Amino acid sequence: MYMKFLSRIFSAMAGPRPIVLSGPSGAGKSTLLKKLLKEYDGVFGFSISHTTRKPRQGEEDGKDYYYVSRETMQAGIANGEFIESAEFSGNMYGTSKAAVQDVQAKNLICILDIDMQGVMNIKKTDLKPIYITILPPSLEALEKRLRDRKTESEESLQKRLDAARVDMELSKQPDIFDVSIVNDDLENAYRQLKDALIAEITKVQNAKKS
Ligand SMILES: Nc1ncnc2c1ncn2[C@@H]1O[C@H](COP(=O)(O)OP(=O)(O)OP(=O)(O)O)[C@@H](O)[C@H]1O
Ligand SMILES: Nc1nc2c(ncn2[C@@H]2O[C@H](COP(=O)(O)O)[C@@H](O)[C@H]2O)c(=O)[nH]1
Repeated sequence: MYMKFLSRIFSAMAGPRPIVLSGPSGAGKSTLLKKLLKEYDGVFGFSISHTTRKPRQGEEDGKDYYYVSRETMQAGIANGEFIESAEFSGNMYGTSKAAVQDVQAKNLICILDIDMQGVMNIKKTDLKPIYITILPPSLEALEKRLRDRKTESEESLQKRLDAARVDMELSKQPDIFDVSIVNDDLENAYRQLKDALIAEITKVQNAKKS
């Protein structure tokens, strides 16, 4: 009883658990994330990654990503500034220690939107997040979403689809993700995402009240 009480106190002091959101490019991670950040203002904080890819129309430096050169990114990695990094579809991506600390310092739930290589690398750290994968209903639906998004060259699109095939196979392993959500109907997928996060959301909301 007393131990249970102590463990509750320690887990509250440790702050909310971070969330890793992964899944094939085009599955709908950003779409779901935007809904979550909008509905739960002041509860979640997005871990802003670094990337060497060029900004898409409407994306902002310091909001969607920190857009950097390959040289800057490599120097940062060599300097130990990143908790994980990966090469994806011809570009580098990485989560800096500062990106996660910025969110955690505000006692918010830190959300990392990262690829499968990132997931495997985060598993070697002491971050201990909840791992969630967002999957498309099929590869065909994924390809249509990526084509309709009109953000990728044919080369980048094919690389993303190749990575998606591997990710979708790996995601079937029972020990990688805590929660697996098929984003077919958006509202249904969003409901499942909220259900998976409700314990952490409540923790932050209660901490704000006290
Ligand atoms: N349930 C859905 N049904 C139909 N289209 C969807 C659904 N969810 C998202 N989309 C659309 O699919 C496209 C890809 O979604 P989104 O950009 O959120 O994917 P992502 O997983 O974040 O991709 P990336 O990893 O490349 O950033 C977008 O144009 C989005 O509007
Ligand atoms: N390992 C990491 N993967 C990341 C990071 N930031 C984003 N990503 C993943 O890259 C792909 C492509 O993203 P896009 O914005 O170019 O479409 C996607 O799967 C993201 O989840 C990161 O810091 N580390």
